[in-house]
Amino acid sequence: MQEHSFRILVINPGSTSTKIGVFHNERSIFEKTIRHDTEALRAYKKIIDQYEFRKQTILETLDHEGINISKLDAVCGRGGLLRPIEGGTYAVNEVMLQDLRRGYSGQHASNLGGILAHEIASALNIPAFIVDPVVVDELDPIARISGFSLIERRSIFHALNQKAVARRVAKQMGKAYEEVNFIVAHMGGGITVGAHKCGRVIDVNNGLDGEGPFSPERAGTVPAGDLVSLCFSGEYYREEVMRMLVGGGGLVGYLGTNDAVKVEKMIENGDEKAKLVYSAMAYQVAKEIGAASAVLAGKVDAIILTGGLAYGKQFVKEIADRVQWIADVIVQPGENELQALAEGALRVLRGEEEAKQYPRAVKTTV
Ligand SMILES: Nc1ncnc2c1ncn2[C@@H]1O[C@H](COP(=O)(O)OP(=O)(O)OP(=O)(O)O)[C@@H](O)[C@H]1O
Ligand SMILES: CCCC(=O)O
Repeated sequence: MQEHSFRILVINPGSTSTKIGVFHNERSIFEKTIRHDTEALRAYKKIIDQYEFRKQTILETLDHEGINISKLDAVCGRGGLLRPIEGGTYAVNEVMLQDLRRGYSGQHASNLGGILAHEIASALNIPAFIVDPVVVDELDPIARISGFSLIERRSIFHALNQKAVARRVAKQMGKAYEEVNFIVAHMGGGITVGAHKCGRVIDVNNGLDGEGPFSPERAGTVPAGDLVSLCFSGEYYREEVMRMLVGGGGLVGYLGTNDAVKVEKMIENGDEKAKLVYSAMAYQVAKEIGAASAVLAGKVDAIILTGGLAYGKQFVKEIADRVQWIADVIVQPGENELQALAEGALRVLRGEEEAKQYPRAVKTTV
């Protein structure tokens, strides 16, 4: 019997670009990164106000490429800063749209993903989904305790890529994602290290503005007392401190660039400070992986390194040298988020999974 085939439009909005793809089942038949002029985006006060502009740009691009959208079976967008939810594929519904519009857990370009998917899909009378948004929260209760009773640890991470890569590696090992324990380090503009236990990310650093290794542009964990003193020194506004931690932290703060390729060039040219800082970033990732191995009680089937920084051979070597005693290190550079969105939608269209209904919130209060 011939297998039913599905055509899916996937949308991944970033701060300065919108990545789109059209998939025929698992096969990508068209992918494009639409770059948005910073001036054009600046005209909108809030990220959410950009949705009509981005929608028109997507539709014009598809039209220009000769892609007939009436043949689509579903539209799937990257989900945003919603309420904390468990991983999976979610049908876009009214409550989700409201939360995305008001930015329930903050403003992030991915908030546009579900809205754009809904806008395009509803005009075609087909379903709209989001998959594994950054707020996927499967933390064990013990991982929520920060040590300061007024602040709870939160799960904000590269859930889409981490889970997709973990599923892929599990498959290569002949196992289901739900049968293995992995440590996945996504190393991009932000860095998140997740402890994946039998299909659930039971501990992970909040890589957006919380904690963990420093990254190309984020500070990660900083000494708490010194940070409090700096905040109350009278020298900085709140926004300035936030900008120094997120966007202006990490490599940007020390070396003035978020581009690891440039940093590697600086090191090649004998820059000792660049060498120390770049090695420190690898050191902090390795330390976080070590912590995740303790979370998994040493039962680790593999350590997976992914994201743009995983292309850096020396960087990867420095991490691997410190952690390969724990488990095999598997390097999967870059990210495959469009493919992951398509696969998430396919699992539902094929009836392998049921679309989850939002909010299926997790209990977070201690
Ligand atoms: N060949 C390479 N060697 C070393 N570093 C690289 C290479 N290619 C890209 N990078 C670095 O990877 C980082 C960006 O990674 P990536 O593209 O995954 O981030 P992003 O998508 O912008 O952010 P995020 O992954 O946090 O969502 C940059 O510092 C970039 O310089
Ligand atoms: C950590 C959440 C994803 C991002 O880097 O924006």
